[in-house]
Amino acid sequence: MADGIAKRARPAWLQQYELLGKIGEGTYGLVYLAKSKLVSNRGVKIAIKKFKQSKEGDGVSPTAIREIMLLRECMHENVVKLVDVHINHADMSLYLAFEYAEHDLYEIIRHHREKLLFQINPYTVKSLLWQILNGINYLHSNWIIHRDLKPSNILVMSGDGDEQGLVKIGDFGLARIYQAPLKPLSDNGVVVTIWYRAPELLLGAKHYTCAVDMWAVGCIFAELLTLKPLFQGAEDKTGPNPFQLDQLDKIFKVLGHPTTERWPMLSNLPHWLANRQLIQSRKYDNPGLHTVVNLQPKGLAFDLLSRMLEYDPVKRITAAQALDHEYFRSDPLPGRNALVYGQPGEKVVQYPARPVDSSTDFEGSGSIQNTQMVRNRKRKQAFFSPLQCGGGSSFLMVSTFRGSQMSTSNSLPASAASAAAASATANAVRPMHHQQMPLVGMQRLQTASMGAFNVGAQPAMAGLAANMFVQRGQQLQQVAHHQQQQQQQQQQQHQHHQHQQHQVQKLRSFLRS
Ligand SMILES: Nc1ncnc2c1ncn2[C@@H]1O[C@H](COP(=O)(O)OP(=O)(O)OP(=O)(O)O)[C@@H](O)[C@H]1O
Repeated sequence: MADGIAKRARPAWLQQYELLGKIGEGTYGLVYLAKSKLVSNRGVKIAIKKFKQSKEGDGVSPTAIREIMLLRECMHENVVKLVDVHINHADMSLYLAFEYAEHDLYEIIRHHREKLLFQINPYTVKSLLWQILNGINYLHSNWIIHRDLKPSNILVMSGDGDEQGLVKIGDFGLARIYQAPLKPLSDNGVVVTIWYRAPELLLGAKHYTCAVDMWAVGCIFAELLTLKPLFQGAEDKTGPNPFQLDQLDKIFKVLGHPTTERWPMLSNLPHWLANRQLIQSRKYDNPGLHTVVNLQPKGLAFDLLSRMLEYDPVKRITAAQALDHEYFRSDPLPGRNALVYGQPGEKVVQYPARPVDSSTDFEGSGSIQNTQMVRNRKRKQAFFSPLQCGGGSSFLMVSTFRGSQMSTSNSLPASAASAAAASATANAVRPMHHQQMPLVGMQRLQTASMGAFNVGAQPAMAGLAANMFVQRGQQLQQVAHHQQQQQQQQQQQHQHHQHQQHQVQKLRSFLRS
């Protein structure tokens, strides 16, 4: 593999890494395993994600750059660290280097289901869940909705070191890098993971909220308990954004039909309105969630799970509330090493290392038919919207530029939106800070091992950012131009509004007189 890569024209920055092979393929591109050759980090493994060009072939948009700058600020022990970013100017392809995790929940669950043939022990389930929630709570507190939570995005560290058994949420925030904000689902015709998708989205809700992540966490929790996906609907792939009736059917079969008493906003959801009779005509022999997941209906685990799988997103438990749930205060207490309970005589499960395909070169040519490829069906999250997290409102920068189009979120006051759009660097748009999350029964981990990497990455990023903005200067000028036009339009609208108000006033005084 290394030789194969060396023969081809490799970007200069890649020289600092020894490429070991391809480890997977997702919607956005290929993932490679590499080792650092730098003296300071020699041998440290990283995962390099090479992003494909967007469909429009316009490479990396200013929005993507802004988003990446923001992701770079994310620092939390349960969120995978973005250690390096590179743009290949020749084709404007994007490379993101992340800390490497040997396992992910997809593989861990599969290993139990197909090889070990026994359940994941309750301590590990609880510790994994706690850490997932801890990472999600951090993201939500920083106005980031993951939107694509699924077992393959929940990474788990291996090794004998300090980070063994630690959960790292991967792929956060990436869903929107190559997506045009505010583009409705129906427009972009992408294939989306549906097994973990919240019912409000399946029923046509136009906005993502943090609650969609909590639904996905509930599905993952159930899968950790039973070793199989909870709601395994068959995806309808006909046309853009088809109504996923089978997925809903799988949910309703277990949880029963939703009602407007339990979920008042249900009657506003377009697919519910259009298909209510069809949906309600299906009668189920409702087994109840506890039967499906094999939990005591009065137990703490079941209580937490059912709160995550609450139909009404407004009532669904938040990450912060879930972390505070009694389940995490009961035995076995969750720990930072989710894989090793540390009880004397306890058998430690050895999970297999990630398969690495060394026959595929960095351009992705060559053939690979490993498990990763087979399982990585192309999936993509779709649109972008204002955020509402944990009961609080938010103000996320949501402007984008794609070709000659720029849209801004209507969740922002117009002035704030255009100001955000104008700022190409936009580093300070979202507050990004290392938040102290509630500690429930477990020790908080210090972000340690990637420290050296990060220090190295900072100047590189600064240089990169400067370079990228020069490269994309022309587009940014267009953004500014477009923004100016928008401001003019807003001004005109404002004047028109004032004029109308004036006319109304005049009419009122006329009527009074
Ligand atoms: N930092 C990482 N360390 C180790 N493996 C990783 C890392 N990031 C991603 N992977 C693995 O690479 C594979 C592809 O990941 P990727 O995120 O691109 O796709 P996906 O999540 O499976 O699908 P999609 O991107 O379509 O949602 C997955 O098996 C994932 O677990």
